[in-house]
Amino acid sequence: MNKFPILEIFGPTIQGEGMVIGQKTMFVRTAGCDYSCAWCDSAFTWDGSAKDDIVSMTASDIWEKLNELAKGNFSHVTISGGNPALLKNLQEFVKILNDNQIRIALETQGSVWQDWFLTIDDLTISPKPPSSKMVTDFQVLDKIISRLEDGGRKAHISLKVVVFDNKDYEYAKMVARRYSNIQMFLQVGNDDLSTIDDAELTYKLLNKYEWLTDKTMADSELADVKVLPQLHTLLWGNKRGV
Ligand SMILES: C[S@@+](CC[C@H](N)C(=O)[O-])C[C@H]1O[C@@H](n2cnc3c(N)ncnc32)[C@H](O)[C@@H]1O
Ligand SMILES: Nc1nc2[nH]cc(C(=O)O)c2c(=O)[nH]1
Ligand code: SF4
Ligand SMILES: [Mg+2]
Repeated sequence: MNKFPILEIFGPTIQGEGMVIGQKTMFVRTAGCDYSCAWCDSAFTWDGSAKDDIVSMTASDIWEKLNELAKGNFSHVTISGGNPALLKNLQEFVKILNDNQIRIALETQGSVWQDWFLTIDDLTISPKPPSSKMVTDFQVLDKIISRLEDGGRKAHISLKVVVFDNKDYEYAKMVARRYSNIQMFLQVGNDDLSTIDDAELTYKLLNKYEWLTDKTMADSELADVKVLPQLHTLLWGNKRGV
């Protein structure tokens, strides 16, 4: 059986972002990413700082661990990273969840395709705006979106762009125009990843949420979009494993 590099398995918690925000879910976080976003809130998955915490697990090891944590108390699992789409054979884990009637969400940036995307219930693709210092390969992203559309998955996918500043906002608009028939989310960026002052962080993030909301509501070119904060950050700050 194939083994996967796993950094965290936790939950139940709420899905704090995007298309299934508020959903009770378990999290499986894989190690490794093909990007290195300037503001990545999960940089420990790829910057080497948590390399000793990476555990090599088979699909059934992961399933066992989820049940050890919360057997009977979950119906939804979110796979995030890092970039889980780097793992071709993750299909094996997806199949176990499918076979056990567990719904699956996936967080990925849209840089790599996998055939198992076609069986994900809530697939979030999060292309990266200029503040990340990453450059989107739109040829790759076009292909991923059209494969999902051709596979009849439109109701199961969404785009989510993190916005830190006006340039990111313009990028988000360009993405919304390019993929105008896909559900679109704008997400508040967290630029203070090290503070342990949760009250101050919440205050700052709510102010940014207000800025982003005001801007979007006044903009007729973004007539159909959802604007959200990271709910888990409002509740628990920068804490890991929640
Ligand atoms: C840590 S990433 C892992 C999945 C995948 N690599 C991706 O970026 O989509 C999960 C989500 O967190 C978002 N994210 C990362 N750092 C963030 C930050 N500082 N503020 C807000 N959202 C952030 C990403 O854009 C992505 O939508
Ligand atoms: N509660 C909670 N919701 C989340 N939504 C996306 C997350 C991620 O890191 O991918 C995340 C996370 O780390 N925690
Ligand atoms: S793509 Fe996702 S995990 Fe990778 S560096 Fe960017 S935010 Fe972090
Ligand atoms: Mg996170």
